[in-house]
Amino acid sequence: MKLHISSPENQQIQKSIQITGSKSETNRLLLLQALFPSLKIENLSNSDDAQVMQKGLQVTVGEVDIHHAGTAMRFLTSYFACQEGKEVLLTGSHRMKERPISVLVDALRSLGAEIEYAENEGYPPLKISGKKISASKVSLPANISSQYISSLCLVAPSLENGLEIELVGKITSVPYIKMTLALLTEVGIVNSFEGNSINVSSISEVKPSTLVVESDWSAASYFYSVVALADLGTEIELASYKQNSLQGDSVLAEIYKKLGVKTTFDNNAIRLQKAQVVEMESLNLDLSNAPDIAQTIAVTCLGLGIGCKLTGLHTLPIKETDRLAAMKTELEKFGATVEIDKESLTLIIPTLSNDEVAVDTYHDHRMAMAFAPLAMKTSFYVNDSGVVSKSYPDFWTDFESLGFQITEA
Ligand SMILES: O=C(O)C1=C[C@@H](OP(=O)(O)O)[C@@H](O)[C@H](O)C1
Ligand SMILES: C=C(OP(=O)(O)O)C(=O)O
Repeated sequence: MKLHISSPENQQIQKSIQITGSKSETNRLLLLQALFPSLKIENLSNSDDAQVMQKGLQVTVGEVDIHHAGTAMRFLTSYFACQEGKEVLLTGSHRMKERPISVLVDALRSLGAEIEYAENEGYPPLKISGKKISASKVSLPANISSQYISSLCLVAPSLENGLEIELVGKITSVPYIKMTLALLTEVGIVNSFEGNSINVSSISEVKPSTLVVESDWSAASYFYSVVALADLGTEIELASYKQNSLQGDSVLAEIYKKLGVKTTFDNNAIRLQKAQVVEMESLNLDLSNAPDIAQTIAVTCLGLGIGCKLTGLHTLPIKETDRLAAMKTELEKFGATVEIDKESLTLIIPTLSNDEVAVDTYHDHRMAMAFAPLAMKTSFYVNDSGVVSKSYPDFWTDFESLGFQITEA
């Protein structure tokens, strides 16, 4: 559906919103629950990605279609490879068939797994015949996607001898690996991560416990952007968040401080306040630890009329779309000048035109949600707005509750 969005009449917003659970934490915990059924999970993400994960885990034989969900694709590859007797064809959307998976398949094959490429070498769909895995040492490149590493860590406790993982090259998206290991620790699985080596011990049962998923910090980024672009006095409260988050995107609090937003932790909520007018000319950030908030930050900078140089973005070309190319095209529709290379995006001239442009979303939830806050400054159209359901199905409802005027176009 194509939407037309324009700013709230009152640009001094006051609102509280309950955000859905983190999709990253949810998909890890769902896998752990499948291995250890005594675990209970609360505040699950209501995203499409969590739903396909949940459904996929129930399949024993046949096709598992995880649509656009990168975590489900990567985590279920290891899960099915280690489940003796299960035989599946693990497939996904057209885009998923372009997202590389050979690093993980090679690692699992070296452990004795039986996985074949059903279409193109190196890419989904995968034909997986589950095997009992006894080998306990594996080595893999760590610079392409941390999801391959998290995937191995998640199944490791169910393997006969646990797993020792050697990471080769520069490790990317590190907080996501740490999140995986922290969740293992929370359920009582012994593990360590030192230098380029991860160790996860085997365990046959875990103590029954209930894990509460923290709300999604990547989803919070869109509200940080709204507050940064709103009038002084704006205040949005988001629940349920913790000061000691497992999510790397909680770095938003620090980053948006530079963009005029003050964060206060209050019980289980964060209060975002527009505290000052930003006067800097350009923002330089390395986002290799928080790639999912790059789009939000670039759009905030455009709205504030400041430049930015965002680096560490080498993983963006293999996400839901080539996010570097997509961002350049869409930011330039608003009159900005943008340069990209293999790992960075530079917003050189942050000019914002008032032409009513239509933002394309490229089957990427974050393209739609990252641009939405720009309506504080200029109204525009968003094509294929339903893409948001990948991580945040209630996004447009929550966004409208802030006073934004949204109509079907
Ligand atoms: O493990 C995870 O939950 C994720 C890891 C990151 O991917 P990469 O490690 O491929 O950068 C991130 O972009 C993705 O949205 C979720
Ligand atoms: C990259 C993302 O997801 P995934 O890789 O799990 O599809 C994302 O949500 O921004």
